[in-house]
Amino acid sequence: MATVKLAPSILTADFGRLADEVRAAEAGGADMLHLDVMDGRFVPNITFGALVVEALRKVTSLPFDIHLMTVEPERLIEQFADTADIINVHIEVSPHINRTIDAIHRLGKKAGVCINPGTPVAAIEESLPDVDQVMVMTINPGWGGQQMILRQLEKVAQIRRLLDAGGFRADIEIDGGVKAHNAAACVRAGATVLVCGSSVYNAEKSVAENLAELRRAASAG
Ligand SMILES: O=C(CO)[C@H](O)[C@H](O)COP(=O)(O)O
Repeated sequence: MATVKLAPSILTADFGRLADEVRAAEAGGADMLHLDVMDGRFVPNITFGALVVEALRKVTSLPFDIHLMTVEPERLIEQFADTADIINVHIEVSPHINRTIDAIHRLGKKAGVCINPGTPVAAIEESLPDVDQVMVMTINPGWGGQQMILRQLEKVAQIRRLLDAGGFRADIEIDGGVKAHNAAACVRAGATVLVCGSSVYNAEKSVAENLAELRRAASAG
């Protein structure tokens, strides 16, 4: 089995020291950085946009996994053309998902489709041959630090079966409530990328210690 990738989400980092927090993730062995762009409409919260992502691009060489939690995400993707490695858009706000995936690919970026807890797998089934990543939200998006909705792991397993049956190679990324105690279950369900916010950025241990603990836990899956 391929090694699972850890993607710290800076949503729960100290926004006053973002550059240091990002460097800590890189030094601590993160595989990529997860960046949550929220617009206050698709989700209640507002975070940051392309300008902040551009500033962070200068402080790390980690791949950037951009999670657009915005309405009309297709209007924003070009703004991340110089910074993103993967651009993820939500199916719930993408009526023309094939066109959006094509537009992301035309920028030379990997494309991901995200699915909320209340959305059935059928909504993304047609996109599975085209995407590089499927992001399964295991919380209702908007804030870090929420508890994982464990039932969503059944959805992960269902998507894994569909990908394997079709011979499609997309990663499955789990976003929301990933902790050391549930990381192995995420991997067993079929995840290949784990977003980790409050399990990495918290006051209890260093970013490096938290990443090492998550890595050990995930490899038991
Ligand atoms: O998309 C998100 C919230 O909408 C975040 O990426 C996610 O919540 C990470 O934080 P945590 O690991 O603490 O749940």
